[in-house]
Formats: sequence, C-alpha cells, structure tokens
Amino acid sequence: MNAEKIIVPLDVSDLDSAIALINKLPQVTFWKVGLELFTSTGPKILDILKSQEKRIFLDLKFHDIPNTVAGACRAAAGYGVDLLTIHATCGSDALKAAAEAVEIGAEKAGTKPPQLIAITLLTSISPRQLAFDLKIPLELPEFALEMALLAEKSGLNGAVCSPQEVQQLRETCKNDFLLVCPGVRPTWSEKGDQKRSLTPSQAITAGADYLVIGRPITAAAEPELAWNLIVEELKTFPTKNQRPLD
Ligand SMILES: O=c1ccn([C@@H]2O[C@H](COP(=O)(O)O)[C@@H](O)[C@H]2O)c(=O)[nH]1
Repeated sequence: MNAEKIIVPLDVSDLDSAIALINKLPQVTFWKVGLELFTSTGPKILDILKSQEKRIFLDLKFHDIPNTVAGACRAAAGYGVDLLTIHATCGSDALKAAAEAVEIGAEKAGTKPPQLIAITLLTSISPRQLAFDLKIPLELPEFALEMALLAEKSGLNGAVCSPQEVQQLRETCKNDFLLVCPGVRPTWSEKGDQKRSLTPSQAITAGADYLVIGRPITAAAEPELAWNLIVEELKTFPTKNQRPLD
C-alpha cells in the first residue's frame, strides 16, 4: 500500500499542536518527530504515537564524534522507534559506533533496534551551495552516492537522500538498503526551502522506499484533502521495492 510509504513530519513546537495534527490525519500511519518538537517537548510524543500504534521516524540527525553519537544512539534506541538518523559526514568510525550502539541500546531496553539511516546531503542544499559554501569538489550526485556507500559500508540500514539522487543510489546500493526521501513536492505545492525535489510518483518510481512529505500536507488549507491527492497520485504507481520495515 503506497499510503504507508508516506511519512509525515510533526514539525510543530508543542505537544498540543502535535496531537491536533495527529488527530486531524488519522490515516497517517508513519510520523516523523524531528528537532523542533523533540527539543521543545522531549520524548512524551513518542509514547503518544506508540499508544496509537503509529510507526515513528525519530529524525534527530546526530552529528558528533564517535563516542558521543554512540551514546546518543544507545539512548534513542531505547525508545523503540522505527527509524533514526545520523549524518554520514560523521565519518566511518562514528557510523560504525552508532550502528553498534543502536543494537546495544535496544537490547538493554528490550526493544527492537531502529533502522539507522544516514543523511547523505540535506535536501535544502543546492549544487551551487555544495561547491561554494561547503567547498566540496565533487558533483552533487557523486557526493550523495559516496555518502550512501560510506553508510552502507559502515553497517547502516539505509540513507536519506533527495528524490533526484534516489535512482542512482537504488541502482548502486544493496537491495535491502532503505532509501528515504524528503524534499518531495506534488506539482501543486510550493518548494519552500527544498532545492532538489521531485513529485511523489517520480520519487517512488525512481526507487524511494519512503517519502517524507510535510508542508504540502500539514500547511495545506485542508490537510486531509492534500493527503488524499497524494495517495491518489501514488495509487497509479506500483512500487518496485516492497520492503516493509519489519
Ligand atoms: O535532507 C533532509 C533531511 C530531513 N528533512 C526533513 O524532512 C522534512 C521535510 O518537510 P517538508 O515540509 O516536506 O519540507 C522536515 O522535517 C525536514 O527536517 C529534509 O527536509 N531534508
């Protein structure tokens, strides 16, 4: 079912707004908790989502030295979430330490380890910014691919990439390497700060396992209508990669 491949971010600042959004969109089975909500309200939202049997993407995008990311991953794995993020640019030592830490943290908490996925390059970065701000001397698709391969080699379960790079990653990485795409924009929505978008059907056709779609749904005048339009669009595009998380 393609609707289950859509992850909606709870990009709000307080619990009441998060609960209101969850109640407004009961069809959503997979929610993302990110930096804003987790920093302002802590892990309470995870219990709320779990009590409603929702799947959870804890998108904290860890970026630090190996010892520190390992500690953070051990703690986050104890929450029993489905997906957890770390930046690939932490480097292989930190990625390996993080991959080991989620297993340890989950075992200690008696829960299933999250799938640890690496941010390859934020979808808000343009090729020009990669070259001139970040001074990375590679073409953007090559850099994203290298980051995904580093994550794969370091024992991670998948990567976060823009829909524009997902086909190349799908063709190069192992079949069971999860590819999660934010920066997805239906034709009728605004791009905002996203620089490397494709439409939901293009992203799925290119090989994305999951799409993260926020403002086109959550900031729409009628979020449920926006959700339905996206689900309708995806119905005509059978998925190549039927890989449920469990
Ligand atoms: O490279 C990345 C990594 C994470 N995100 C997150 O996805 C959502 C996208 O929200 P939209 O409203 O659909 O733009 C947001 O929570 C980001 O933190 C990303 O956009 N790009």
